Amino acid sequence: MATPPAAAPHIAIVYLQPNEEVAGRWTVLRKLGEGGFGAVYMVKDNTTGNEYALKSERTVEITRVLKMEVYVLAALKKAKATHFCDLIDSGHIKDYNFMVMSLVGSTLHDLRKKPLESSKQKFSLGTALSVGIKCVEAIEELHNIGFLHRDLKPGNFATDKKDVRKIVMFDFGMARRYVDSKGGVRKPRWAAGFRGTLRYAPISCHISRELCRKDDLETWLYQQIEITRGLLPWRHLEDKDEVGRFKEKCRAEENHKELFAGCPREYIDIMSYLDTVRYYDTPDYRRLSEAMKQAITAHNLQEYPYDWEKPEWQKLSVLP
Ligand SMILES: Nc1ncnc2c1ncn2[C@@H]1O[C@H](COP(=O)(O)OP(=O)(O)OP(=O)(O)O)[C@@H](O)[C@H]1O
Repeated sequence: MATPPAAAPHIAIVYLQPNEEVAGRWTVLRKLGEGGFGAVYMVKDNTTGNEYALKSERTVEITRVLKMEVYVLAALKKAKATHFCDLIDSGHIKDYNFMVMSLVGSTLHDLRKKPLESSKQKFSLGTALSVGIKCVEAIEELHNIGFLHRDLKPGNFATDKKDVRKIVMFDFGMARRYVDSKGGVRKPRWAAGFRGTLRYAPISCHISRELCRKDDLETWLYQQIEITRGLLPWRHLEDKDEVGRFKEKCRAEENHKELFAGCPREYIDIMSYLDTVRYYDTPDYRRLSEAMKQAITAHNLQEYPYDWEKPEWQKLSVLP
């Protein structure tokens, strides 16, 4: 399901076979997925029998995405962040680098495809709002360790394998440090290439502007609208400029309906607020969560159980 990021270079995937042993500790069980930057396998710890995910990348790749991912996950672990995979091991073997992390369950992308109302591809409002709050918490935790994600999308958030109410952010292949060694915000570059996924990219990305913390939140809002109403109005467009213009157009009050139909009015407030946040500003994450909680109360909604915990939904779905 992984959508290759728009700017992904061609990568030679590391192919590992079932039963192959890695670093004397891990046995490959099966491939879990393949993305723009490498392959991910389910592996077993030879000593404990516990299962994990192993991500691999050839050492010849000039992009060296895995090193960044290991760094980010290690920093998150040190900060005791709660919405991420646990980094278990990392290393280098033969001609590839690898890292081992805890397993995630289904992604929001996959879960959205299996709703109760199967033609609508959306979550119930209570689930959508509650999940949205957890995604904001994850974004804040990542920003707190000095990194932007820059490729948030429903395919990069998942439930925890063991706790279906826990939301985990993963895939830091596009992450970028936005703070300097003294803890200040780095100066923006004059121009930055397109990063991320067209559908969810913030407007700054369309105009080659350096991304900042607010941009991860703008992306989150597009994702939030999609899981709430089942679609984004520019979903069929493929031209970068056309999608950028569409996103701009939806800022005007007379076009709000096109983007926000079926969403709580708090989403419009959130967009208006985010549009005021500048490059160096620390966004008010709490304001977003409070607005979402306000929507839960105003609509008299229950957060739990999540849609995927409901018996009717489980009958429909094939969870991994
Ligand atoms: N911790 C994990 N547990 C289970 N599956 C995982 C885990 N990490 C990644 N995967 C699977 O591997 C796929 C690719 O992983 P990931 O998105 O991290 O790689 P990528 O090469 O950066 O992909 P993309 O091109 O989507 O950015 C995911 O879509 C998911 O199916």
